[in-house]
Amino acid sequence: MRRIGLLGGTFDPVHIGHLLAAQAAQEAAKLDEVWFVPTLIPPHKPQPGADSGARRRMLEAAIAGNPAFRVEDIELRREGISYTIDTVITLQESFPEVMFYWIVGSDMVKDLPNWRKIDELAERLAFVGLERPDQPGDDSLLPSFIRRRLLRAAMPPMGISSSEIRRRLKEGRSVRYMIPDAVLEIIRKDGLYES
Ligand SMILES: Nc1ncnc2c1ncn2[C@@H]1O[C@H](COP(=O)(O)OP(=O)(O)OP(=O)(O)O)[C@@H](O)[C@H]1O
Ligand SMILES: O=C(O)c1ccc[n+]([C@@H]2O[C@H](COP(=O)([O-])O)[C@@H](O)[C@H]2O)c1
Repeated sequence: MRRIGLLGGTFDPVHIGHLLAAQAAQEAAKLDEVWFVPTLIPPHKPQPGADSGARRRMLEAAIAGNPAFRVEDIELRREGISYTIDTVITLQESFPEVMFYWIVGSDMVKDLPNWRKIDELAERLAFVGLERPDQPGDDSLLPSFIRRRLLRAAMPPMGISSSEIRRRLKEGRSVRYMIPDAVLEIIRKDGLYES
């Protein structure tokens, strides 16, 4: 069975923390591929600043050249709030021969119990939770039905986020080395995140 990791996010814009997270999860969970799944409307955070088309193009540019990475735009094509359970149900119908894993950032693992239909989601797939070696997550606080389905992947801490990048761009500061050059080119060309 093919093993595929799904990294969901707003990617507004994609940065090297996302790429390293995908790489770390791929290695730890022995994934054949990682699919990046941009949200249309994220369930638990404000609406993205850049439109769907721009976020998808930035993702495509960021992963170009890595045959194990691809963009899955299923949530951009679906109306309404991008709940993970709806995405997973549809993908499992379309790809019955695939074993899916949902990749979550270290800051997100503790929020899993609040996700929509988390019990059904945990029956359908396992999670790969990224973990900072200097701050191991306390999994004992998680309900056992999630703990049983949680694989951990070590990743060096990367103090970088899309909001920090948006802030820097607005202030006219450099984001060089925080995002791939090809992503910066799109941001400049489209005039994204300007003040
Ligand atoms: N620096 C990072 N290291 C590891 N994982 C990350 C990092 N930044 C984001 N992630 C994870 O990637 C996924 C998608 O993140 P998202 O697109 O929301 O980016 P973000 O940088 O957290 O955005 P924002 O700053 O706008 O909240 C989430 O699971 C998130 O936890
Ligand atoms: O389905 C949910 O209830 C749910 C709640 C919070 C987050 N998620 C998903 O987790 C991914 C990362 O979320 P975020 O808020 O860090 O962009 C993204 O794909 C979200 O749709 C999903």
